[in-house]
Parts: sequence; C-alpha cells; structure tokens
Amino acid sequence: MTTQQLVEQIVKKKSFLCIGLDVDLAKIPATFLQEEDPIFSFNKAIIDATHDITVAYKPNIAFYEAYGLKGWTSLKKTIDYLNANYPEVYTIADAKRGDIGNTATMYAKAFFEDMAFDSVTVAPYMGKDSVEPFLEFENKHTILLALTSNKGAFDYQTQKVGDKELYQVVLETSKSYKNSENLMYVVGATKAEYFKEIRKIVPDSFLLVPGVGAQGGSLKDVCEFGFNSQVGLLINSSRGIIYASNGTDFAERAREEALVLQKEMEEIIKNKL
Ligand SMILES: O=C(O)c1cc(=O)[nH]c(=O)n1[C@@H]1O[C@H](COP(=O)(O)O)[C@@H](O)[C@H]1O
Repeated sequence: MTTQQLVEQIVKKKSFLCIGLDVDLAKIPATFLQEEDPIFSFNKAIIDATHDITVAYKPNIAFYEAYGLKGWTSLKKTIDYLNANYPEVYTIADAKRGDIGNTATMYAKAFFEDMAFDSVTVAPYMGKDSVEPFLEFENKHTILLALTSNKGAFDYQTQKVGDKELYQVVLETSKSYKNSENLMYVVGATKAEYFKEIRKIVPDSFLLVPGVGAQGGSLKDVCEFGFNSQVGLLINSSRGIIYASNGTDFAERAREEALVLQKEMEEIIKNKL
C-alpha cells in the first residue's frame, strides 16, 4: 500500500487507529479453545467487528511464534483473511527484525512476499545495511524503532551521542538511507513530550505510536505535536481493545473501546486538518 492510499483511508474513516492483534490464549473467551484454530477465529471476530473504524491491524509476531507451527498458521490465515476481505486496511507485522544484509533480505521476503504485509517493524541497532534491504520493496514500509514506549527506552535511546540523543541520530541518519521515503518510525505514546523534537527531524513521516490504552499514553498529548498535514500518525492499542471483555460480548466490547478512540480521532481531525 502507498502512503497516499493510507492517508485516503484515514480521511475516509476519520480514524488513525491501529488495533494490535496480540492474541494470548489465556485471555480470549474460553469457548474459542474448543475450535480448531482459536487464534484465527478470535482475530476474525475482532476484525469483522472493527474494520470500518480502524485503518490498520498490527499482529505482534511473538504472540504467534509462541505457539510454534500452529501460531504461524494462525498468522498466515489472519493476513490472508485481511488481504482478501478488507484490502483497504493497512497491515503491520510487528516483528522488530534487524540483521546483516543478506539475512535482512530474507526477513523482508518473509513478511512482504510470503505473508504479504504492508509493513514490518525493524530495530535500527545494526545500522544502514541491516535496514536498506527492507526499503527496496515497492509500496511497502519499514517502521524503524526510534523512541520506544517502555522504561528501558532511557537505557540507550536517550543517551547522548555527541550533542544529540541516540534516537535523534537514528531519525536523522535514516533519512539518508536509499529509498528512505519508505520509512516510518515507532515512537511510544508514553513519550508525548518528545514529539515536538521528533517532528523537527521528521516532519512528514508517519509515526506508529503504541502505548495508548494498557500502557497509559494519551492520544490528545501525542496529537498536540505529533499530528501533521497528512495526519502522520497511526495510534496502536492492543490489550485495551481486544481484551475489553472475555465474555460472549468480547467483539462488541472491543468495538466499543475502538469507537471511543475513533470518536476522539474524528474530533482531532476535524480541528487540525
Ligand atoms: O513496535 C511496537 O509496536 C511497540 C513499540 C514500543 O515502543 N512499544 C510497544 O508497546 N510496542 C508494541 O505495541 C503493542 C502494545 O500493546 P498494548 O500495550 O497492549 O496496547 C505491543 O505489541 C508491543 O510489542
């Protein structure tokens, strides 16, 4: 999907919500456990209940890898279901990959070709030649970790490198990568006070912003400086939406939680675009 198609979908749905499909068998309604593929059935129900108010879904690969071959099958069925039934929706493989060039190419093929995701999250630690293989794929985005939502972000990402902080170096340096127009960045919603600085370095890039909901980040605070002329934000919530209830009403409750965020986004778009 192109960035322009993503923006068109945001404007049409009045939403820049991304729902995280981080499926934990211990948290989904027990009735699913009788099914042949509980993870896929759960995802399908969540997707069918929310696709018109969200612009993206982000399965975190760990929640699938944890269940071995069965988990990979559930992931493949989920991405195939999305691409077949809701092709307008943007998909993110949250895999946080990063390795030497020839290995990076194989990771890129796994998520862009075999799985046909629109984007994949990548860790910048190994540098330019570990990221550029992902950027070669046309109409696919590489979402580079810049400033993450967790406490450990302060261990390295805000350390000084010369007169800059490391996350600033990551943002600035990555702009010189080949095909850098295919980059987006992860910035945690829990770090709202950094968005002003971040927008000075990457004014036009899309930012994937996890940390709203279960981690306590504020949508309003993120939008104050994170919002740009194309919206430029994908706000992710996983547990806060998909585990709103573990009863028979789980899908309706997930939709209700998603709607609360979407309505807030509609208001922000109306005031800022
Ligand atoms: O790359 C991510 O998506 C990510 C980066 C980050 O800094 N913080 C973060 O929470 N995430 C992911 O975003 C999701 C957040 O989930 P909830 O806290 O349940 O909404 C999880 O899949 C995390 O792995």
